[in-house]
Amino acid sequence: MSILKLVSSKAASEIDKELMGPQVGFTLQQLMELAGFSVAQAIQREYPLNQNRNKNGVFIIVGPGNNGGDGLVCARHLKLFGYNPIVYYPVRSKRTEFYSQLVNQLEFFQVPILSEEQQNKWTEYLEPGKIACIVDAIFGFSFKPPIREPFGTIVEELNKLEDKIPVVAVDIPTGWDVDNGPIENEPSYVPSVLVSLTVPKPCSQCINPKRTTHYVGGRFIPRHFAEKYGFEPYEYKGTDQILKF
Ligand SMILES: NC(=O)C1=CN([C@@H]2O[C@H](COP(=O)(O)OP(=O)(O)OC[C@H]3O[C@@H](n4cnc5c(N)ncnc54)[C@H](O)[C@@H]3O)[C@@H](O)[C@H]2O)[C@@H](O)CC1
Ligand SMILES: [K+]
Repeated sequence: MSILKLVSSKAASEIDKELMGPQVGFTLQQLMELAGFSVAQAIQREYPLNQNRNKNGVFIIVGPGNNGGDGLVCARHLKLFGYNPIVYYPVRSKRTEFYSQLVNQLEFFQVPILSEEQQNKWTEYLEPGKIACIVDAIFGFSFKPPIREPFGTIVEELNKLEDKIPVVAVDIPTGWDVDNGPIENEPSYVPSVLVSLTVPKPCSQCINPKRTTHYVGGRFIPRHFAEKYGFEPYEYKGTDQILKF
């Protein structure tokens, strides 16, 4: 248990820039690896491997930005943990070559990525007995409403699936305003798990703890840096990459 501290979407983006700026010098690849690894760890904690291997499917929906990159990394770690991840990546990023390298790694790990033909019937892969959870790695703190297609339809489907298959939201539940939460007359859904990265964003205050389990992950900042941005660092236990609120 730890006290919830928040940063705005603007501050989250400033933190990101400073960590990857010339003085600190992290690369996006380093941070994304730790972010995706922490999401995989939260999934393992919430949905431990079933002895029946057919029940260990995880369906990962990947968006075009860095939130999507976290999803690609998470898929690889889940495979190493013994899950059967399936990746749905409808709009592939051309921002950097790094994303195609992550895709190559998934192919190397024999993680299936839906082909264009398979994408047309993506909901058919969501068999409640076989899929332990869905991962929403569509949009993170750079989402600006209104949501564009195909993602609006995807979020509407997640809404319909709420009581059937749990959804794990990476950093932000897609469709929610980063600072204000669900938006009236815009598609949204309620996640079963939210994994906030580095520090929760204000929309996390809109979750109902009875419906959504909240973790923080992305354990990569020292105390003085957290304090500079106005929050205490989280008291992660041992080698854990995640902390449950
Ligand atoms: N410091 C951290 O905490 C780190 C954060 N990372 C991840 O990076 C995320 C932020 O990544 P980005 O800044 O790339 O942004 P996002 O991944 O949130 O989204 C950017 C993409 O979404 C598209 N988009 C935005 N609004 C849209 C709309 N209304 N309809 C359709 N498309 C829309 C943009 O065109 C862009 O392609 C974080 O939320 C987190 O998941 C990690 O990868 C690295 C470390
Ligand atoms: K998300």
